[in-house]
Order: sequence, then C-alpha cells, then structure tokens
Amino acid sequence: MAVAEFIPSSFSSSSLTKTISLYSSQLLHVSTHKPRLSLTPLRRSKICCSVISNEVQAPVPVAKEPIKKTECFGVFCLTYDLKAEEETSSWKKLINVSVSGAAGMIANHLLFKLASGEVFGSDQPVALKLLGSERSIQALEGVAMELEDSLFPLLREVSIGIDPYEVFQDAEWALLIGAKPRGPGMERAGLLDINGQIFAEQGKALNAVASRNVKVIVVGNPCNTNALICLKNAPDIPAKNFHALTRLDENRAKCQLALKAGVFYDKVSNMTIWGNHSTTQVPDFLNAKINGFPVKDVIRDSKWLEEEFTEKIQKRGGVLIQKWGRSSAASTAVSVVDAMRSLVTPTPEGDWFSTGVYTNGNPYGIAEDIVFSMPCRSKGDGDYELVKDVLMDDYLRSRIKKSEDELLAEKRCVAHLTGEGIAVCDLPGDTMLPGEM
Ligand SMILES: NC(=O)C1=CN([C@@H]2O[C@H](COP(=O)(O)OP(=O)(O)OC[C@H]3O[C@@H](n4cnc5c(N)ncnc54)[C@H](OP(=O)(O)O)[C@@H]3O)[C@@H](O)[C@H]2O)C=CC1
Ligand SMILES: O=C([O-])CC(=O)C(=O)O
Repeated sequence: MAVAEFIPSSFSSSSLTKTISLYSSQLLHVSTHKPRLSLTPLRRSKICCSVISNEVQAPVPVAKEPIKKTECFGVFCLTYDLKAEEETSSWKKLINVSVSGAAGMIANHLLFKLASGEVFGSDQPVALKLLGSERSIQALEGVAMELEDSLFPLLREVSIGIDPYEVFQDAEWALLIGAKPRGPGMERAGLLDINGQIFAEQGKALNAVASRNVKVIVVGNPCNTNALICLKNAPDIPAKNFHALTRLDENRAKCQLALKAGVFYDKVSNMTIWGNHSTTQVPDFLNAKINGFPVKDVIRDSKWLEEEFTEKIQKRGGVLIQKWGRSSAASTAVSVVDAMRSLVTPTPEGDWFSTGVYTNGNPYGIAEDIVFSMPCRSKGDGDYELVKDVLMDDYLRSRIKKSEDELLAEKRCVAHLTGEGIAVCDLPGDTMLPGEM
C-alpha cells in the first residue's frame, strides 16, 4: 500500500480546481465538527495540491501511507443533523452495522440491501463500518465508492478499516462474513484452525469495543463452529446474541418443498433446519407445513422426503458451485437480510424461523455448549426464544444426533481457540460444508 498516487492526468485544471474547492470545504467542515476524522489517502493527495498552491500545477505525487486507522469515506465524512430537516426529523437514532469480508461477494450484495432500508426500515439511518485487510483494502475503497454513488438517503456513514478493534467500535450488529475458503488438499481440521483464529480474534475485538448487546451473525464457514469460537472469546457479550447463518438452508428447503407440492414458496411455513451448516444438516419435513397442513399430508412420498429432498438441501451449495463456479452470494445475502429481519420484526403467529444459536438449556435434548440450528421465534426486539412445541420421531432424532456428533467433534478440534485445552481432531470423514462435494 505504500505507493505514490497521482491525481489522474485526465483532470483539466478547472475540474481539478472544482475538486479541490469541494474537498477543501469538506476539510473545513469536518475538521470543525468531527475531530475523530482522518482522511483517505486519495483525499489527502487532492487536498495536498490545494494547500501547496492556489495555482494548479502538474499533479504532485503523494506517498500513500498504509491504512492503519478506520477511516470515514468520501461524502460520508460530512456530518448531518438528522433532526434539522423535516424529512428526517422522525428518523430513529443511527444504527451501527459492522461487516467483515466486506470486499467479498456476499457483502457486495448485502451492503446495498442494508443501505437501502430493506432490513431496518425506511426510518432507520445506517452507519456501515467495513472490515477488510491489507489484501482487500483497494477493493474495499471501490465498494465504498459504489455506496457513495448509490445516493442511499438512509446511509449516513461509511468507514473502512483493517483493524477489527476499530471497525467493531460500538457495533450494534456484526455481520462476520470474511473467511478463508477451503483450498485444494486442505484438511477440514486445517480450515477450522485457520478460520477459527480469525473468529477468535474478532470475538476478542467485539468483546472489547462493540455494544454490550451487539447481535452477531456468523456467515463465514464453518459458521457454527466459528460462531462458537467467537462467542467463547467474547465473554462479556451474551452468548445468546451469536448466530450462525442457516437461513439460506431454510430458504432452499422451502423452495424445494414448494416445487414438489406444486405451490408457490410463500405457502411453506414452520421450516426448521436442525444442526450444522454442513452436509449433516437436517431439513425438518416432520414439522414443516404447506398451506398450513403438515408436509407429510401434502407430499405423501416418504422416500423422497427422507432421501432426495434431504440430500438436495444438504448439497445444494455444492451443486450451485459446480454451476456457477463460485458459492452462493446473492441468495446468501438475501438470507442474511431474512435472518436479521426475523430478529427485528415479530414472527408471524404460529410460524418460526431457523438460526444457529448457542445451546444452553434447550428443550430438545441436544448437547449443550455448541452452536446448533433450531426453530426460533422473536418479538422483534432483536432477541429470540426457542420453539417448544415441535414433534420428534426416530428419523429426526437420529439425523439430529449425527449433526450433533459432528459439531461436538468440531468443538474438540478447536479447543485451543475456545479456552478449553488441547485440541483433538477426530472429525467424521463423511461430513462436509455444503459447498464441498
Ligand atoms: N453460512 C452460509 O449459509 C454461507 C456461508 N458462506 C461462506 O461465507 C464466506 C464468504 O463468502 P464470499 O463472500 O462468497 O467469499 P469471498 O471469497 O468473496 O471472500 C470474502 C472475504 O473473505 C476474506 N478472505 C479470503 N481469504 C482469506 C484468508 N485467507 N484469510 C482471511 N480472510 C480471507 C476476504 O476478505 P479480507 O481480505 O478483507 O479479509 C474476502 O473478501 C465463506 O466462508 C463461505 O464459505 C457462503 C455461502 C453460504
Ligand atoms: O460451502 C460454501 O462456501 C457455500 C455454502 O456454505 C453454501 O452454499 O451453503
């Protein structure tokens, strides 16, 4: 990152002057109102020219400093008084959303949904704090530029940085997407260790600087165990606030049931995904409903439900990778929005949603102290409760047990990252991430 940057040679002196005066006035404005401000390197180079001389000469190269601090970006460095204008005076207090892996594919869809008001509503201004790395910081600037150019009325702050202790400052939501993908020849245990270290570090950072009631959604795989590592490293934040994303699996299951039953997918409800976001996950057709009727009364093909349907959901991610050449990004972003909305809006009467949460006194007999996907309801206050009145049969119980065994094995494998001693890796060989085939 320590490279010289030039104002583009295509700039005419008049356009450059315009740029300079715009940026100079911003500098004046922000420097009086926002003492915490620091400027992006690109911006520094422009301001540098205006300070040096009123007459614009040839572009002056300015050494770019490595980004160390989280920085507000471009137009988002301006300050706003939301109570001053009639249009915005009824808006809620700004909400801070931190996103890791923000230069990645999922974030490229998700950030624009968050900024548009799709998650929190049309009266909720949003601050986006984007976490990248040395390797992704240029791309992250590109993302921030696209956010600027989208003119979202609700998007009031965007900052970018590479230090989780800065990017997670005061976070009320932390969407943890960034993770190393499993490469050829890499053992699953190796992936658990590498990503586990990322999530241990981010858990510590959340514990140190985030809101005490931050809601954390872990997307980066293996997301259940990453979420467990993260919450274990954040002892001052309620373990209940951590989620592993299994909403994409729920959405996939609803779609396939609807297809089989010949109905539109909005007719499928009460869809639980039990367990790990892996090929041991259990899409629950015993409790799910179609048009309010038990699935088994509508689809009278047990063999299809137990074998074809179940496997299709477990392996959907991998099939998609084969088609697309990369993993689900747009539908994952949609499912993150769904997962967040399910926590900030009351769950419709009689229905529920799936999310991977910490097992601590669950009514289903699932092992405690892991992150397991289960059926939940919310009053819309960001919190949730487990659904108690679900049916269990031998098929469901045995499938749930397999996913539980896998998660317990993953937990033993990351004991060094959860503060529980020496890691012992005895992972079942036949289980994989949805994207692995
Ligand atoms: N739970 C679910 O339902 C789903 C989960 N996923 C998972 O989400 C995650 C992100 O997916 P997607 O956005 O498509 O991925 P991308 O490949 O686009 O990467 C996302 C970010 O991960 C970070 N990253 C990449 N390599 C490394 C590394 N070696 N070490 C640390 N961080 C790295 C990078 O951010 P930076 O350099 O800024 O750190 C990158 O921008 C993956 O783990 C994927 O498996 C995907 C689909 C569904
Ligand atoms: O394995 C992956 O990266 C993709 C994934 O989780 C999914 O599509 O469900």
